[in-house]
Amino acid sequence: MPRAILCILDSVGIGGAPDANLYGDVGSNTFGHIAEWAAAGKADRAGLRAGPLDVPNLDALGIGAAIQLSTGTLPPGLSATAKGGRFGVGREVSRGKDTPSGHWEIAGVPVPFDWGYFPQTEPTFPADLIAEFVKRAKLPGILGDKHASGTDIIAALGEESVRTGKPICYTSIDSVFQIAAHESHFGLERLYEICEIAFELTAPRMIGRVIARPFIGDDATSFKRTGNRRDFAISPPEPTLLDRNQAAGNQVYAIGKISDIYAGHGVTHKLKGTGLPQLMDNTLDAMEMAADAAFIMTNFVDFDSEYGHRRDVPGYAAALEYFDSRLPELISKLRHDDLLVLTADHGNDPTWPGTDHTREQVPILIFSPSLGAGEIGIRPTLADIGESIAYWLGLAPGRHGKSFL
Ligand SMILES: O=P(O)(O)O[C@H]1O[C@H](CO)[C@@H](O)[C@H]1O
Ligand SMILES: [Mn+2]
Ligand SMILES: [Mn+2]
Repeated sequence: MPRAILCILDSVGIGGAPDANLYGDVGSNTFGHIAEWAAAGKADRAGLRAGPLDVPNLDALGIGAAIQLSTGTLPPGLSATAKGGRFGVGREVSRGKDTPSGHWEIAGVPVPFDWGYFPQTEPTFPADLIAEFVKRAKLPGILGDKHASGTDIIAALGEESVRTGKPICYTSIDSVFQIAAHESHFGLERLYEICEIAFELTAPRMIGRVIARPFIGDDATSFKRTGNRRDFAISPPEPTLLDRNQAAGNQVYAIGKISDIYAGHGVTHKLKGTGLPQLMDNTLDAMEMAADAAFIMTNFVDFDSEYGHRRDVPGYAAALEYFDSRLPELISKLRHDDLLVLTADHGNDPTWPGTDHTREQVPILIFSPSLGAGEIGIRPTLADIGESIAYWLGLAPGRHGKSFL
């Protein structure tokens, strides 16, 4: 009986979205630009990495071919053909270039509505929302109240937050309300508690997520975010592939942020995990445990949170190389009729201005010991990924997308 393993390389876009002009992202290309910068010696960092991007396993699965299909240009050092698997390009129809939009669409449910966003003003949050939040959460007030990068704002306001007991609330161009507070001074459970309250207040405004951003450290120079981030997300508007596989009586393993992104719906087994090594280890463990017809889905968040938003090209390159180095283990664990799919939820080009996501197409790399090589073209919706996995697992077709298998 077949199983399916879906790895979301969070933010690993490959350029070429036809609607990128609506987002100011024409020409962005996360993977392609990292490969270009690395080939030009601009992604070197002492003690971390140097030289051209070294990703032979992703290359064999067709990452170069997918980028060429997406943008018309083959980045330096990559191959124009896939050696092992099927490759293609995914184009998002949902209008948000955020994590839930990408993930829900990948799991067969494009987002039919517009998310709520906070304006690029200071303060950014409506006064009535903050007044209600402060009252219900019994807070002395809040800090921040603007668009910001999460690491910068902790450095700027973390000490004041510790001193006053006021959490740092901020947002980005995504539909998010983020709350940073010190894990021991403010307290982790207390942070989760106020996030629940914030979620109740922001969900009716169609804000996709409230995110708890706990940090530790003694002062501005040493503050560091921890792995205890938690996302409180709106539920998908229809049953996703996760729900459909669960309803068929099959296992659904959610690894990393996956359970949070689907608000826990359709998950039978949850494995958290911090950092690429642990997320990969948990994926391999799930493959050991998973029964026939299981669906295993992992979100590799670090590409996005540690390197994309931080505009850290060497860091992003090293992370891709690390992921690539673990791919042979993943592939060697595949049973004859297991399906492996690698894709992404949006872009986050570390060479691009700003610190936000970029509107890009995403790679679709497919491998199974029982499938030959080939091309699946440019798919008009990411829902084709979910429909293909549904087909592979023997589920009835869903309402969106078409299987490429
Ligand atoms: O700068 P940090 O806190 O990492 O925030 C980033 O993380 C959020 C969720 O992915 C995005 O909306 C982006 O703003
Ligand atoms: Mn994402
Ligand atoms: Mn992000």
